[in-house]
Amino acid sequence: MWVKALDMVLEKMKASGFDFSQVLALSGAGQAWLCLQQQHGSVYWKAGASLALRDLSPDRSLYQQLQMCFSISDCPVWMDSSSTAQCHQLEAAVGGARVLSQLTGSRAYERFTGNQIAKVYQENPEAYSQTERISLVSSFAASLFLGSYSPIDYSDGSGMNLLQIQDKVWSQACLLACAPNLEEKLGPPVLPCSVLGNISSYYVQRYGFSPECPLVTFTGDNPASLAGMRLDEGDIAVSLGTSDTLFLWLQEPTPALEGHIFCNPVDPRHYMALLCFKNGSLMREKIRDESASGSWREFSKALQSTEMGNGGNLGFYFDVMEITPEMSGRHRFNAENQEVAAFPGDVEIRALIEGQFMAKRIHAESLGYQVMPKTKILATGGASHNADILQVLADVFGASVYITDTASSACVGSAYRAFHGLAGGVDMPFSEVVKSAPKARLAATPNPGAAQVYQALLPRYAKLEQRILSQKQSL
Ligand SMILES: Nc1ncnc2c1ncn2[C@@H]1O[C@H](COP(=O)(O)OP(=O)(O)O)[C@@H](O)[C@H]1O
Ligand SMILES: O=C(CO)[C@@H](O)[C@H](O)COP(=O)(O)O
Repeated sequence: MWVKALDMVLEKMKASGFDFSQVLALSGAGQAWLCLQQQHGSVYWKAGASLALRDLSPDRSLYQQLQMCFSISDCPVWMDSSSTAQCHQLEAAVGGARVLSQLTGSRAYERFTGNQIAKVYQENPEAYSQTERISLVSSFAASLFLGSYSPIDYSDGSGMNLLQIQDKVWSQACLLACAPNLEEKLGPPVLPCSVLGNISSYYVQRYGFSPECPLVTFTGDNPASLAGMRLDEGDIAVSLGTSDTLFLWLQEPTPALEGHIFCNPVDPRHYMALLCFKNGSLMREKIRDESASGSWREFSKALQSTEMGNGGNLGFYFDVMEITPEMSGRHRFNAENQEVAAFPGDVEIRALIEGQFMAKRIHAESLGYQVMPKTKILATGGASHNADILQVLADVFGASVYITDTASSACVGSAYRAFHGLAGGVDMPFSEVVKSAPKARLAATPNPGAAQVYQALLPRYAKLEQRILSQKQSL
């Protein structure tokens, strides 16, 4: 599906008259042609696939030539949470969750690729042994353009529970705990702004790319978004896509039992922190369909017609098992902290959006993050088109929200990273590369009185979250 989608996008661009010879350099974010921007997903290349990649004939589509090249046809993606047993095994093998987090930046998470690979190996050892190379979605996409296997970059590689984030090498203990001969199937990891080589002659002959067009390492959607949003210290980026993610630029790694530390995608000396909330846009869409007749306009009207603080009503909406924190189901509480079965439609909508943003603030603060007077929130992703959602974000955080002209920060970040690679990579500071890029635009400022309302609500939300979690544990 992914290979065919790339064929389709390139064919459409060609049909529209796009001049491929003008492309100076190419990078990407495990994404682009399918709205499939993600981290953690893995692709399994069958023995012999490297030859098919190398010898692509420009007369035929990629799909025609590559469809037999994979040992696993349904690739695990980030939404998979079925590898709990492998997570326990990995933590036990390295000496516990805290040790794993110190080493790789995260305790074991089901979607992290090492645990997914371990599951593939345990459940389908034959397919695993037929695999000559395992790519992340990002390095897979780069491989298609390169005509040979692309290495995994440090930043996307940090989402695997396999990379030692300080030393930037695969952890032998983690590799061993996941599957045999894994190091040779992954290849050595590389700097995020490395030039991998020039584009494969397939694209030169079939689409008219320049034979000198270099490929700069692809990375995950969140690292690419960090590049696209050009964060300053103290700023926080909130991506409101399929998942909601929150990320910060860090000078020093501070791994904990919640959240993730990744190698920074544009500065090899630094890091980024990331929190991922699985119940993002899909949950908002469900509540929109149930309580706002499927219309974002009606959804916005409900936010406009309800007060900040929602009359004390609070809600937790996790139709799929949440990642931060591990919790599922819908839980609604009235102003007296009594659990109730339902809310009127407009109260439901505000409870969802306030709850989602309170969770983000509480979990970011538990990682040591503090809202400061100069804090900017940079919003991106599909829901950042919605001004009323951004207003609630500004109110809950007590900080101004900014957006860039495009909500597709992962795509823009990939273009900046391509330019960074072209301009010399680590020898040139990333801030130089983006210095003439357009500034972010102010989209929402906190309403008067917001700070008092949410100072009271945030501790209530945190206590109710704890209550639900302890009820779950006692079951
Ligand atoms: N006006 C809107 N209000 C709220 N959400 C929106 C609006 N427009 C689009 N979205 C949401 O944006 C989501 C897609 O976000 P996007 O960042 O493109 O996804 P991904 O994270 O998969 O790349 C859709 O699922 C949709 O629910
Ligand atoms: O798992 C994570 C981050 O750790 C997700 O953020 C994925 O990277 C995909 O996100 P969407 O772009 O589909 O929301």
